Amino acid sequence: MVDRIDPLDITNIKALSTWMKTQNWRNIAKLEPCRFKDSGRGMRTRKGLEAGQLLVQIPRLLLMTAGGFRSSKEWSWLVDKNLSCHDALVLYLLVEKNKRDSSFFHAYIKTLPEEFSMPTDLGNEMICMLPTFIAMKFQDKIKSLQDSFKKVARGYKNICIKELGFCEFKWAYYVVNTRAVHITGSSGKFNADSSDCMALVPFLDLLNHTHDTSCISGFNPDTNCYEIETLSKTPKCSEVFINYGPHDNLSLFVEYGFLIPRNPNNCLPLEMTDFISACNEYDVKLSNLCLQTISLHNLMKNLGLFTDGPSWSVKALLKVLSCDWSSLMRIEDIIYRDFENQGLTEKTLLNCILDKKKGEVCDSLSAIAKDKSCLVTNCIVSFLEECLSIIEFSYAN
Ligand SMILES: C[S@@+](CC[C@H](N)C(=O)[O-])C[C@H]1O[C@@H](n2cnc3c(N)ncnc32)[C@H](O)[C@@H]1O
Repeated sequence: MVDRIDPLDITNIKALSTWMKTQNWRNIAKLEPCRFKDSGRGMRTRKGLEAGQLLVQIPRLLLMTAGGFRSSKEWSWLVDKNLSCHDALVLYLLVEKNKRDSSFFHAYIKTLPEEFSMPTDLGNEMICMLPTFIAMKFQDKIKSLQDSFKKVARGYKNICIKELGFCEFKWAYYVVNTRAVHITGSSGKFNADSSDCMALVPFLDLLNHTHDTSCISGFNPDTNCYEIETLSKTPKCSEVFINYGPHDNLSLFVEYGFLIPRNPNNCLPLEMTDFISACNEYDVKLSNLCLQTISLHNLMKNLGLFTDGPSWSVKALLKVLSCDWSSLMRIEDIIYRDFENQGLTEKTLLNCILDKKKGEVCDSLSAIAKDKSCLVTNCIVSFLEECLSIIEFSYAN
């Protein structure tokens, strides 16, 4: 379903394409921005696309990287400041935006969204209504946003000789977080060698995500361009998607501010503490041998409920927790025992964990349903409903 794109966007995107053409860019896959009912502003193709075809080929000169600071007098000061590549790019974007139409990237900056609806903007009152596994993820992201603000604001004051407002900062942070690509693998620290490792890529960043497609992307030194090749077919006049990675909905929501309905990568994470409290509740004794085995075999990792039921680690951990450690057994005999033939204890422990998670999610749903006032809370409600169906499925599987 396609909608007309607003006139201001059309003007800005025409100006973007004119500017990019001056740097030898060509729209090789005949992509055009459109507004779609489900995914918002994205790209459609005016011709059918085959697997193996290039979607975009963006010349190096058009890539915005913090390496752009290289010719400035602040360069040596910046490389000493122990910034991350992410924060350095946020700072670079703010400095370029501040230059208005004298920035080389002015036409690009005009095409960026003016506002973002992100879960990190939720107040504490709302976060307290959420189940712990969601609240913790939001709080971690809020903390990294605030840490980043302190560092970027220091750099901004030094370069632009004025204070940076938190809202202005958040805009740039969200632009980089939701749109930047990684060019080369690096430690993530900004220094003279890694300054070009993250980039904002004009035009390419108008492509939306779906888990249903695959593509290959990266900088091609032979063409000196950042390229994306699609590995899927797209019919003429349909939306062209790329794949941002195998993200579950909680990660998509926290990092990009959106959800994919019926996302097959969905997962409800579990913690070791969920298992310990279920054991305490049912008086299951945890011997030293049992705890050592869990640690030795890394069974506290990858604990989660997926769309096809509990993860392998959850099943293995339940078996180890509920086996009789007084009679000597080989760990392989315990872990690889068929989960379907589980004993009463495993089933009891799993149901206890699921009941608790279900209770947390249901309490949160009824508290939030009273305040379905904005896009973010609507997304949270959809996400919680998906969590409920994952939990229900796990009871049976
Ligand atoms: C790289 S940008 C893609 C273009 C963006 N939609 C725009 O208007 O500029 C990434 C952002 O697009 C949105 N997005 C991407 N894929 C989406 C999808 N399948 N459904 C809804 N929103 C999506 C999210 O807001 C995400 O943070």
